[in-house]
Amino acid sequence: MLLQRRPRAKHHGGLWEFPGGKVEDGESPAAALARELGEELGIVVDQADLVPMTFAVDDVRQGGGPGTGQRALVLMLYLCRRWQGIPVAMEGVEDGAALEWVALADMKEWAISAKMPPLDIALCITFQKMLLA
Ligand SMILES: Nc1nc2c([nH]c(=O)n2[C@@H]2O[C@H](COP(=O)(O)OP(=O)(O)OP(=O)(O)O)[C@@H](O)[C@H]2O)c(=O)[nH]1
Repeated sequence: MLLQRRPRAKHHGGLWEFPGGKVEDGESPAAALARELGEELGIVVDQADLVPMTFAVDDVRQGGGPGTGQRALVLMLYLCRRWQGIPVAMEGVEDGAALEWVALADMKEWAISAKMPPLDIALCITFQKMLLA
């Protein structure tokens, strides 16, 4: 599994997450992921090679609720086993961004000991359970 460390200056700065990002208006989730992987890792991914795995939801975000403009956050995890190019951190390297390959068997320990945002921890644990159960 490839994890990336967020630049220090960003929300959740310095924490390790799955590469990806927000879906833009008019975009499908798979198209958004393929675009983000190009921008963040410099690789070319065919949407047909993105397989949906699981998701994690934060529906009680701090300060959220009706009238606050805060919406629920859903993180979708896709498996990608084929791409063109070699992943490198393309953005925010001067501010601490980095990449690390982690073995599936080590993901749970990584989620607990390394610093990850809450939904990425949930994705790690669920995904490892799905594949190793
Ligand atoms: N990966 C992750 N992101 C989370 C969690 N909770 C949460 O509020 N977020 C926020 O959700 C957003 C994820 O989108 P992103 O990766 O495209 O964010 P970004 O700051 O790089 O934005 P940008 O690429 O639009 O500049 C970030 O603002 C991030 O801080 C979480 O548990 N995991």
